[in-house]
Amino acid sequence: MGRIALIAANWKMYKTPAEAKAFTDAFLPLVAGHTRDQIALFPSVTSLATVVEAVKGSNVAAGLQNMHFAEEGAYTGETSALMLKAVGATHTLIGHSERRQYFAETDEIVNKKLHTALRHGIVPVVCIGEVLAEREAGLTADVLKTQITGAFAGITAEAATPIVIAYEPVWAIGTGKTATPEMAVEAHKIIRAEVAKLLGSGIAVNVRILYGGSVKPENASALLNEEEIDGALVGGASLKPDSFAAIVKY
Ligand SMILES: O=C[C@H](O)COP(=O)(O)O
Repeated sequence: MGRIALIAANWKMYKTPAEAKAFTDAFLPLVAGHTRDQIALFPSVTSLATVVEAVKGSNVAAGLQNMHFAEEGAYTGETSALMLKAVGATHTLIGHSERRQYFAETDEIVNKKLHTALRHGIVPVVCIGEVLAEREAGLTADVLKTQITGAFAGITAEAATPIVIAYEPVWAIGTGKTATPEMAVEAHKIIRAEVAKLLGSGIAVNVRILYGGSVKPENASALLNEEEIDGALVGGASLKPDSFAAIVKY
């Protein structure tokens, strides 16, 4: 298909700047010269500048785990697109299930953030996925379609090119329960078809859809060798340089 995979590390609320630097010191040599896939690290806000500095000139990008939709303002604790860019970061996650679950992020907020990221030339990784009860009730396709439609409201095909989608079934996050490659492929096909409906087949064919949820060195190749799976968003197994490097080199 020609889509270049993106292998991304979501460090969540782990790693001080010193720990982030220790990671990049060990990790960069392990993936030096690796051009088959794109690689990105998503550290905490306080480690972002350290990571950006460390990966300068390398094949690894850096981004935030969350970004506010407003340009600036009285939003205590939040980080803006301009702040992200001023530090030299290039990517942001949007709508991670933990943001939805613990910080009440809705599809409407995700949509606003997506507009802001695209306006500022930031690569957005839009996270979607069903919870276990929804899967068990046979609602996975409906949930994914609703999340995609909500996230993409008002987004034009012209603006959509940089968008990356991450399919993360919530029941697979941090649980050790990985979706089988077949389950992931089925979900990715539903998502790609919905993108085609909203933005046309040109965008749908090229949009990268990552899988996330208990990706580890042991299961990475089975998932990532699927043509429908264009990369991975990795939590726990991205915290150690050798384990994340093994996933990158699946
Ligand atoms: O963003 C990453 C996902 O939440 C996956 O986390 P996990 O690899 O620890 O299951």
